[in-house]
Amino acid sequence: MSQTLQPSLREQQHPLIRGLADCIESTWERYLDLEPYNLPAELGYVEGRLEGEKLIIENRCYQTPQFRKLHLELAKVGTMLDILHCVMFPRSEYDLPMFGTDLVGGRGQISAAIADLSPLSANLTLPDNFQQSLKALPAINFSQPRELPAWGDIFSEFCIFVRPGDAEEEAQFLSRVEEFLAIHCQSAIAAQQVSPEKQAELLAGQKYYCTKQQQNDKTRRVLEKAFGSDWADYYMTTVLFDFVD
Ligand SMILES: C=CC1=C(C)C(=O)N/C1=C\C1=NC(=C\c2[nH]c(/C=C3\NC(=O)C(CC)=C3C)c(C)c2CCC(=O)O)/C(CCC(=O)O)=C1C
Repeated sequence: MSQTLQPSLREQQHPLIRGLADCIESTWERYLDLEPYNLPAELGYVEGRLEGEKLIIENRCYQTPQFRKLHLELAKVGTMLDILHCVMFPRSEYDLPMFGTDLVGGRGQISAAIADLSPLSANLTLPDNFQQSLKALPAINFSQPRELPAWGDIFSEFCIFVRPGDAEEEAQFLSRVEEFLAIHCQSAIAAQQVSPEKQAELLAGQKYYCTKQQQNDKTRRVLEKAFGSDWADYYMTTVLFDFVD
């Protein structure tokens, strides 16, 4: 694991964002055989300006025998916006869901904390082994659950989407994501290859998932303001939510 974020950006991030980035990276290192994934060189560290404030984006990308792309992104706009974005794209030979998480905060308060293992099957149901493991996790009663947008039909019934109310809820969110990641990585390293027909279904599922995520106008708007709509479209369709047709 050679790539490291500039320590400065990570240290300036909200503690939950820093904690989740560390958790994701340590879980990947513990379970997966990481190889670098070559993003275009200039995308490792991107700077823009958003309403007079500097926008910094730092990307880390890997691949493994089970995942075509593991993408962890930290972004920061002055003191206004702290973002963590992470998506794990399975290789379509394996019947694995999409892991995705997004943390958005500003001025010390996380306003959106979401994490999910999202189904890629045609009927949008998770593989049985995932359903069994996820059902065994105790429910958490967050004080401020949030309503998913219309494009959010891609998320599973186990999706957590909240505004954490305090440090305790931030810790509960973090530990639940850690459980999602452990279930996912353990299942991935034990996964068997699927039939060509199933592979085609899972590819179509990734296309559906990515096409829906590209409809997130909250993400698009931040990127458009800082980099213009052409670059925002390029970034959302080739870096954040690319799929092979
Ligand atoms: C796995 C799920 C998932 C993944 C992987 C993902 O990328 N987004 C995901 C979900 C998701 N994000 C949401 C919101 C926001 N996203 C951003 C911005 C960025 N998020 C980024 O990743 C980047 C690139 C670095 C930027 C720039 C902002 C500002 C908000 C508003 C914050 C707020 O409402 O308090 C919402 C609510 C959408 C709604 O209510 O309409 C959902 C559901």
